[in-house]
Parts: sequence; structure tokens; C-alpha cells
Amino acid sequence: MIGQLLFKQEILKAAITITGSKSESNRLLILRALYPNLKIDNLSNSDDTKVLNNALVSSDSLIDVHHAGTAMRFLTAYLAITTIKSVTLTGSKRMQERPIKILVDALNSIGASITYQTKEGYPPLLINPPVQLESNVTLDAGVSSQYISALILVAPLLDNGLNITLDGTITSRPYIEMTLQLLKQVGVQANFKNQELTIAATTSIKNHTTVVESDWSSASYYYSIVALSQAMTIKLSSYKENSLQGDSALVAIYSKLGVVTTFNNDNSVTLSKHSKSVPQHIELDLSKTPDIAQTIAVTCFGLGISCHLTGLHTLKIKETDRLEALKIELSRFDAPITITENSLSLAKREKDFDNTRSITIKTYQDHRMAMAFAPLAFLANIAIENPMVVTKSYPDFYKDLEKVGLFLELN
Ligand SMILES: O=C(O)C1=C[C@@H](OP(=O)(O)O)[C@@H](O)[C@H](O)C1
Ligand SMILES: C=C(OP(=O)(O)O)C(=O)O
Repeated sequence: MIGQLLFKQEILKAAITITGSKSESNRLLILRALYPNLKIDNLSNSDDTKVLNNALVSSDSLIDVHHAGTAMRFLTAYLAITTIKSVTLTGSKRMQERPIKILVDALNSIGASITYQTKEGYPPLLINPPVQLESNVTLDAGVSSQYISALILVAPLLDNGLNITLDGTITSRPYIEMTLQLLKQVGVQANFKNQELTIAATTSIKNHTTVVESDWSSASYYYSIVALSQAMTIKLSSYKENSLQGDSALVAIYSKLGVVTTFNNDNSVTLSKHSKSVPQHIELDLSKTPDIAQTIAVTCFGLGISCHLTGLHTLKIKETDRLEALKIELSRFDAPITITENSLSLAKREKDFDNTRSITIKTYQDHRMAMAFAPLAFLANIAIENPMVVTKSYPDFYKDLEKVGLFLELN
């Protein structure tokens, strides 16, 4: 299925309410499974959250999490510690290509019993009940922070809690900090110093309600829209200045790309254009914020400025190889792009967009490919292949885009 994005209406002001953070929601679902008196408000309506929610109440011996990375990693740890019968945990074809050995080795080293059903190091996994669980574990921190978050989330269930030693350079660090902060908010003692994490055993918590902040990664697409617009102002709800989400770094990053963020008293933010000129070149290390790399690359391309984005080694093992996908799709516009194993460089765009023909963007079953390219529709004639991939994190994306004047027409 292909959807043409049509710019139908010049809008100057819009207000959009974005669903709860998928990352916060999926952590809180695991914590609610541990502590049923935890209440969650503004839970994400993303597919990834629904899939985890369903899996946590399932009594089936086969659980399929489709494309949801956090569900796969968090459930591996949760089932490894709690299951009383054998369970097979699997996912989509792509999920079966996303590595999980570091987490499985860490869990087995403390007494879990996980084996591979098809290929060593990858789902599907056969998870058997654990024998006796120990309280010290060491793992490589450079491949995915989700392995570490998965261990942190189940740590309070262990008799003596868990000490986790992180080996090497820590990637996607704000996600680990988010996990720890959420544990602390519900009443679990946790500490993170240098490369060591300590989580205390905690059998119960006081009644507690957590309100999920809206998703900052989803907000990135509106930052891009404002940056590429002449004078649009967009109000987004519900956000706060002290976010647990690392992608709130958008505020600082997009101030360099022409967008000013104002935090309002009603838990909203207003994005507007500032009058300062935008630099002709930008360099960013995105190892703490991998999920906004595609948005930023497309914004820079649209603005016609050059960029050098680094810290992108994790992009190759996400919903698709995002570096390769960006290279192929930006090249459809003759973008001067080069990639390495961990970086992306765009030279200044020399040509104007040729809007006499429509260019179709492939999405590779990656929600962020569809959403990152959508803002380009303000400048170029584009269509999106399999546009509904967005439901992985942001099911209302196209409905919300209409509020800024962009309409998806399916054909
Ligand atoms: O813990 C999380 O909620 C996430 C961690 C990040 O993954 P990596 O740590 O694998 O980079 C991020 O890309 C993903 O979308 C969500
Ligand atoms: C990488 C992502 O998700 P996950 O790893 O949880 O599938 C994402 O949402 O961009």
C-alpha cells in the first residue's frame, strides 16, 4: 500500500496531544506486573505497548511480540525470573535478526534457563523456570541499553536484589537512567555510579500512580515540521521540562535548527521558529538519542544544510538497518550522503526539489522511516510505502498530521 502525502492547507497554528511515551509505558507495565498496586495514567496506545500488555496477561506457552524490541528484551528477563512453565518467546522476522545474546548470557549466568530455538544469539527463545538465582552480573553495555533496563526491571524480585557491572562504553544511557528513575519513583532503592548499578530487593510498594509523559521521540516529527516551515507554531501536550526521556534533547538540538521551545504552565510545549539564522553545518553525537537520528538527518536535508551525525552504531540493529535505509531513501532525491558503521554525513543540498513527479519512500517496516520523511512533504512531492508502519509507536500520526495541513491519501 502506498500513501501520497498531500499539503492541502496552509496552517499557522496547531495543537496536538501525543500519546504516552512507549519507553516509559513498557517499563511501567513490567513494574505493574511486579507490583499490582501500581497505577498508570496516559499509557501509550502504541502497538509495542499493546503487545507487551497482552503478553503479560497471557497464559500461552508461545508469546509473539512482533516488532517490539523493548517487549522482547523486557519479557526475556521477566519470564526468565518468574515463569513456572516453559515458554517460547518470539517475534517478527526482523526481531529474529536482532541480537539478544548479551542479555541471555547475563540471565543464564545468574541462574536463568534460556536456550535458542533456531539460531544461537537470536529469538525465538525457549525460557524454562529458573533454578537458583544469584545477585551479581556483568554485561557489555555498548550494544543495547535495553538489555540493561531488562535486568534492572526484574532485579527487585531477586532475594538479594542485583548488582550489575557494565562493561565498556555505555550506549543509549538516558534509557538506563529512565529505568532507574521509574524504579525509584515507585519506591525501589536503586543506585548508578560509574559502571555499577545496585538495585535492592523489594517485595511490595505503597499504592502509587505514575503519569506517563507524552512521547518525545514522536514530538521530533513536529520539530522537523516547524524547522522546515516558514512560520508555523505547534503546541504539543503533555510535556515537562524535567523529562525522564533522553529524546527531550530535541529542545537543544532543534534550537540550532531554527526552533524555539517554550514550556507552558499547562504541561504543554510550544514550538515556533526563531529569527536567528541557522548554521550551514551541524555536528552531533547521537549515541544518547538514537531514535531521533532519522528525523534530524531529514530535517538537515530539507533545510539544505550539511551535517555529520555520529554515535549511530546501534541504528544497524533496530527495526531495519536505519543507516542503510536513510542512504537509499535520501539518495532518491540525489542527496549527497555517505554512511559508515556508526555515522552519517550529508553534504549541502545543491538542487531544488523537482516536484513534477512524486517520490515514494520505502519504510522497511520501520515506523521512524515513515514519520521522519513525512515533514519533507512540505517541500517535496512524496508518497510513503506501507504508511501504517507508524502504529508501532504512534498510531494517530496521520490523524495528527492533518492538524498541520498534511493529508495521507491511500491508493
Ligand atoms: O529502552 C528503551 O525504551 C529504548 C532504548 C533504545 O534502544 P537501544 O538501547 O537498543 O539503543 C531506543 O532505541 C529504543 O527505541 C527504546
Ligand atoms: C528502536 C526502537 O524500538 P525497539 O528497539 O523497542 O523496537 C524505536 O522505537 O525506534
